[in-house]
Amino acid sequence: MKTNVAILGGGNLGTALAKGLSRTDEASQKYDVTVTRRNTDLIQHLEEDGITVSSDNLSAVKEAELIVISVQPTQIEHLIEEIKPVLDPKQHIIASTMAGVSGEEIAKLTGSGYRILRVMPNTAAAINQAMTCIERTPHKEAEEKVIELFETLGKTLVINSELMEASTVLGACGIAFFLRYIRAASQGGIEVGFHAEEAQLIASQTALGASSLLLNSNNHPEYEIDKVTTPKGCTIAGLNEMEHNGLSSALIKGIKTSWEMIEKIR
Ligand SMILES: NC(=O)C1=CN([C@@H]2O[C@H](COP(=O)(O)OP(=O)(O)OC[C@H]3O[C@@H](n4cnc5c(N)ncnc54)[C@H](OP(=O)(O)O)[C@@H]3O)[C@@H](O)[C@H]2O)C=CC1
Ligand SMILES: O=C(O)[C@@H]1CCC=N1
Repeated sequence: MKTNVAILGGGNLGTALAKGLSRTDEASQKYDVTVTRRNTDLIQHLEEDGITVSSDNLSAVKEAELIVISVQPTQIEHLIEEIKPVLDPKQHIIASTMAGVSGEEIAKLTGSGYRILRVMPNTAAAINQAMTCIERTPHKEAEEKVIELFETLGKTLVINSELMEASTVLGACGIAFFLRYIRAASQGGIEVGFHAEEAQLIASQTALGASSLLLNSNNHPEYEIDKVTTPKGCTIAGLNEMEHNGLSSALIKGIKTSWEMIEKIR
């Protein structure tokens, strides 16, 4: 029998999760997915992929075992107030994607006794290449079910609660950070002779190659960098120029600033 999943908040992330859940046989054989938002016109296209689209949170929740909350942090109070009459601690496992909102804060709104887990996926869920960090909880059976769901969308890692903000920055915001690198690399590529689409293809495939080298070997990045930097060659010249201009420092500072911002989100 399939597990009913309700994704409440079909915005950028909610849509990415739904798309990923409809893309593979593994996921679509395991899960029946409903996505809700108030303005359903914008996500009606998901119905073509076998996803149920609705503005009716109450019905979606009544049918579901797994509830994935994907509204903005400022929208949670209103949402919980609406679904509270049909929330049932025995039936529901709640997985929240909200940045900077703790399980305790959600429990204050739902009332006690619920199995609430924070999860931090990213938009690569749309193509089943997400990195999802999942909060370690005492609710082991619920944790297993949430891991199983997000494993169909990419890789998962169970982490302690206090690292959820760090995972938000590194994994979820990280998609935007790496994309900005690819855009900048493409712009550099155009300066040295490529058309924009050629430059983007080369930069994107090279980024995929670089990360795959690490994922396939567990090698340190610097070990793989050393294989590229021919003595007196052009790689080390370019790399050192980037560092003179603060590449690593800019990335580290950006990640720290993003992390410091999380507590101010609500
Ligand atoms: N974007 C990302 O890459 C990531 C986001 N997150 C977290 O996920 C959450 C969503 O982010 P994101 O997708 O970017 O934000 P969006 O604003 O794109 O999505 C939020 C969605 O929630 C819907 N919504 C608001 N209120 C309700 C309601 N009462 N019932 C049903 N739907 C509702 C809105 O649609 P409508 O107005 O039509 O109802 C909107 O589409 C945030 O908490 C964020 O911190 C986490 C990891 C990555
Ligand atoms: O920018 C944000 O606040 C959300 C959380 C992680 C990605 N997007």
